[in-house]
Amino acid sequence: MEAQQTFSRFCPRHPALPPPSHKKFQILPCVVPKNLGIQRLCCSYTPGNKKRVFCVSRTVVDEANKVKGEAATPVRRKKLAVFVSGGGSNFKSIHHSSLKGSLHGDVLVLVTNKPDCGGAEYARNNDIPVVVFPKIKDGSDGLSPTELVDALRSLQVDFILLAGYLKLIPVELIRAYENSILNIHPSLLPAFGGKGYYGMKVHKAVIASGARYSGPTIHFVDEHYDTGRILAQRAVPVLANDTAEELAARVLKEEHRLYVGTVEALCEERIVWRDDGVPLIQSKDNPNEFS
Ligand SMILES: Nc1nc2c(c(=O)[nH]1)N[C@@H](CN(C=O)c1ccc(C(=O)N[C@@H](CCC(=O)O)C(=O)O)cc1)CN2
Ligand SMILES: NCC(=O)N[C@@H]1O[C@H](COP(=O)([O-])[O-])[C@@H](O)[C@H]1O
Repeated sequence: MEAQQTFSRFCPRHPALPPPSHKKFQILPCVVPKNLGIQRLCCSYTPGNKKRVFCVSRTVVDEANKVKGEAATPVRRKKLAVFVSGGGSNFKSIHHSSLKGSLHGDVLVLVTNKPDCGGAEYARNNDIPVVVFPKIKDGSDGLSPTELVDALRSLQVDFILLAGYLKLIPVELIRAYENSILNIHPSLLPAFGGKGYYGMKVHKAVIASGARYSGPTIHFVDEHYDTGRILAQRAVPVLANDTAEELAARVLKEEHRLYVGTVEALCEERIVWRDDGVPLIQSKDNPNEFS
């Protein structure tokens, strides 16, 4: 009902949306999804293919408010948890963007299975609390899955970002943070993903396969390794004489750009879900453009 009321208030006469007579799109009310942190207020579909429903997010509502002379709805700053197992260069890129102000979120906690890794050291040097997960064998250190969920909830973490984390995220965390956990993988999934595909193993496999392109994939996390919904990818050339290290460096540079841009969209609530379950990123500059 709420979606209908909201929808009827904004969409049919909203100037930023294709006019109802627009041949390509017709405006349809859509159900506002639960707890995705995204307001979906207006949807449109290509006639004859009802499956492809595109929804626009609160940006359209803000435009509507502007037209009516009302202030835009301020987007709440998001609370982030980052999970690492190694050097943490993606974590550092995200943290730098948060400090710079381009990323509308704060890293509240660093979670790692390797408390001595470079990412954990950077966190301690920047006053970011470090939590060990999973428990270290025979050690007192570390949380159980339930303890980790409780800790993240008590910090009111909105999103979890995996960045070179090499352990399987348990189903307790997946259920507690549905559609709110992202991972970055250093190949163009679904190729070269799954158990055993991490770090240099991925780049060695790409080169051995003769693939001419590789690149980072950012996806939502489900119970299995690398099978969640793909949100963003960038293609990177594989050169004939590339070593795995050279390819890794080229892909990593693109990872930093892609992860920061994707998390910026996440924090600004510019992620929308197509009716067939594919997540899209809404352009910051043009609310009618999605990628
Ligand atoms: N539930 C999920 N957990 C994790 C995912 C995911 O998609 N769903 N992504 C991984 C990250 N990852 C690829 O992006 C990945 C990491 C590790 C492995 C792997 O094979 N790990 C080895 C153990 C390695 C080690 O302990 O040094 C293994 O499980 O045998 C594959 C893919 C993070 N978690
Ligand atoms: N399958 C998971 C995986 O291989 N992740 C990869 O680990 C590296 C972590 O680098 P970082 O610690 O410098 O961010 C990154 O290349 C990331 O894509």
